[in-house]
Amino acid sequence: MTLSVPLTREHFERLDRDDPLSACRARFDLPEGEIYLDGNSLGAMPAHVPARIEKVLKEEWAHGLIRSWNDADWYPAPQRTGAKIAKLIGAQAHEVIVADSTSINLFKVLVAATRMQPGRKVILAEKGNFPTDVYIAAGVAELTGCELRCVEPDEVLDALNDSVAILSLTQVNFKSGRRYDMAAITARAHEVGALVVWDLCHSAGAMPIELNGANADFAVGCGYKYLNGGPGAPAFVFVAERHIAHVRQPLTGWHGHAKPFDFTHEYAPHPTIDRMLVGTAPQLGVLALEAALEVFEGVDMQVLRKKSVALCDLFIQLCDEQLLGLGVELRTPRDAEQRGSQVSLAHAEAYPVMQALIARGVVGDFRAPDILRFGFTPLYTRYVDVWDSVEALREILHSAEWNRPEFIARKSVT
Ligand SMILES: Cc1ncc(COP(=O)(O)O)c(C=O)c1O
Ligand SMILES: Nc1c(O)cccc1C(=O)C[C@H](N)C(=O)O
Repeated sequence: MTLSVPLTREHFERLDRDDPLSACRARFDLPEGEIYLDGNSLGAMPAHVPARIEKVLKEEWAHGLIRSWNDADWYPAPQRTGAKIAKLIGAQAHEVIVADSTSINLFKVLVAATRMQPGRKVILAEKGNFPTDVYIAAGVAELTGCELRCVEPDEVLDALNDSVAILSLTQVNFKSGRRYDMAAITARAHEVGALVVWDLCHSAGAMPIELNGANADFAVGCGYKYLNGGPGAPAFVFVAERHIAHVRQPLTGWHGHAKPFDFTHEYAPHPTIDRMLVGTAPQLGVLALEAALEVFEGVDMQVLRKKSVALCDLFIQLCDEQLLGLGVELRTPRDAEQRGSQVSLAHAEAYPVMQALIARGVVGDFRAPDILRFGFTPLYTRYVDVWDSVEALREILHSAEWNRPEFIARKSVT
């Protein structure tokens, strides 16, 4: 019989010394003395972004003025940035473009996909998804005369049949961290003639994704989580090459027009992925996101995933060892194949516990009603952060440090 040896902090220090990604942390401007485990809600700031944005503001905007749309290459930034994201999600450069928010892109692709499925009247979606996905699908169903059918994640495969026009899923669930098998589900959906829309908000930049490898139809995702584009960064949209010419998205703004600067009266969609655009891009946001993506240069996404799995596995192992009998329950799958890059724990007093953790400089987040959520971002999370955060959590639970009025009063909105 082999006995597992309890882990020590030295073990984690050694892992950091041997970590092939350890140098990437210096690419970010992170507060000293804090452990940031919330990059799945708002990614950390890449250190070089302020200088880029300062140049955009002080040179390109202030002095280049209107000329900068051309001279500073502002105009093609959504396509350029989309091409950079394409590399991270297993797509071709011309299949991805940056535009709008995830919610709006979801609306555009859901309507477009529904229009490609005449005669089918069901939008199949999942219970427990991030609310905007369900709200938008409900809005699209109402608008297109479809029925929105929401099933439990385990029931998705069984619910697929030849009445389903669209299957709309989020690859990694925001609360549980549970991950779907994109290739298997897409294949099954295609067998019954359904199209699939994947929301990659909690997976893009956190793991290798193979959209074309999975034969995916459409995908959307946000720029401000693992892509580190900053608060409210613009989102991205993917349309498989085979669908681009057939996509009729409903928000027919001038930037999606074949010839926007001809200023014609009739709308004609652009022949390329540009047809997914609506109006003028939020240029500062696009340029910040484009710059932020440089932190992925030279990063092998398989190596990144290996570290993500190790961080999550170790966090779970430490929770098992250190938090026994302290009222904590694991809500993320133990099997790495079935999860993203986060670990969620349930605790009856999750809100004040998270406030107490944040007061100690361990920043994760709370998700109602009882989830403590910890996001692991392999480019800047260190192995010792795993040790130190579980240690802080153990002390807080053991001493009931969370049971103070300042932690119990609900103040934050996030
Ligand atoms: C799965 C998922 N979809 C969409 C969003 C957000 O969309 P938006 O950027 O439009 O607010 C989030 C998080 O905010 C999310 O977790
Ligand atoms: N988009 C957010 C926002 O505007 C404010 C606060 C948080 C967010 C988030 O991204 C939440 C996130 N999608 C989540 O998984 O909970």
